[in-house]
Amino acid sequence: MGETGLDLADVVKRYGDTLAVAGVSLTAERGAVTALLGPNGAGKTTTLEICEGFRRPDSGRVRVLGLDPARDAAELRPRVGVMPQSGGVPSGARAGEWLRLVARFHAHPVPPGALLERLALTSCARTPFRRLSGGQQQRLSLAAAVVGRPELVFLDEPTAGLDPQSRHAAWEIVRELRAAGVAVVLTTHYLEEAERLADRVVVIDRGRVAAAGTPAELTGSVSRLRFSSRDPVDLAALTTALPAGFAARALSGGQYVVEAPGGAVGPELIAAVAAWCASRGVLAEDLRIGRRTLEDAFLELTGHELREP
Ligand SMILES: Nc1ncnc2c1ncn2[C@@H]1O[C@H](COP(=O)(O)OP(=O)(O)OP(=O)(O)O)[C@@H](O)[C@H]1O
Repeated sequence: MGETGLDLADVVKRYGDTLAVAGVSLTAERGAVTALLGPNGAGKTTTLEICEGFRRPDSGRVRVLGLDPARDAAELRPRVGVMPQSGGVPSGARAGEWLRLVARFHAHPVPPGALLERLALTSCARTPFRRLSGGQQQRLSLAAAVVGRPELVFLDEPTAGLDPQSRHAAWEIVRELRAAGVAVVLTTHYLEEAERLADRVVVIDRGRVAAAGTPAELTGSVSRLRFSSRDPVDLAALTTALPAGFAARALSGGQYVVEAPGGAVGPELIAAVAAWCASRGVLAEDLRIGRRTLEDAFLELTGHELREP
């Protein structure tokens, strides 16, 4: 029981000319939520599929609960829960029947009826998977991943497209899994979700680990001032009006940020920004001070531009 949930070293996977995973090393502990973040096409799903034993890496070492997912698939199957991005449920399977079927493969499953109830699926228990709404399909797929009381779960975008109530229900399940000592490995594009839910975050970009750490480690402790403006802001002019070391730069969507490497935001910075804005007739809206968010850190690591892989 003591071994690490997941341990990858130098994993590489190509699809023809596409280097989807370019030497990924990462670990995920038991009793912790590890979030894999990255732009579309970064290699997250491929990495998960290798861990799940659905794909073989070209090279590198993969250990899931101390075992090799390719060689020890039969031993791992009852111990690992998987929620694939595509749902993983046959289109004609009825929700309740499918969950009961999956439960039968496990020695001590969570009672399927209770799980259906919990995820608000009782009323559609007789509905075939393809007729469920997108959110219901997601919830059923999550239920199927956890019904067997796994030691490790892989959840590929478990909350994509869920309404706020369903998302909270999914978070609660993830937190309970963590409290029960399960290694939870998930992907998400909701960075606020990762910041709130994950103990550790691994940012994957172009098939490589761009950064890894706790959300607090990635966001850092240095505060910054931000504001938005409908009017254009002359960044060079603003920067000259700031206390030494501070600089202003633009984010997307008319947002601006003022910070100094290692410098703390103090009252004199706020006064300087406000005075400069007043002198230029710029109305600074949503002016606030705080640490950078995980989304800030993510965009700084992976770039602001939408791009081809
Ligand atoms: N079966 C496949 N055949 C060929 N190329 C593939 C295949 N699966 C994935 N790719 C390519 O590998 C790269 C990584 O894809 P992957 O699905 O792992 O990314 P991802 O990070 O999960 O993206 P998303 O956030 O969009 O789900 C992409 O360039 C993708 O086009």
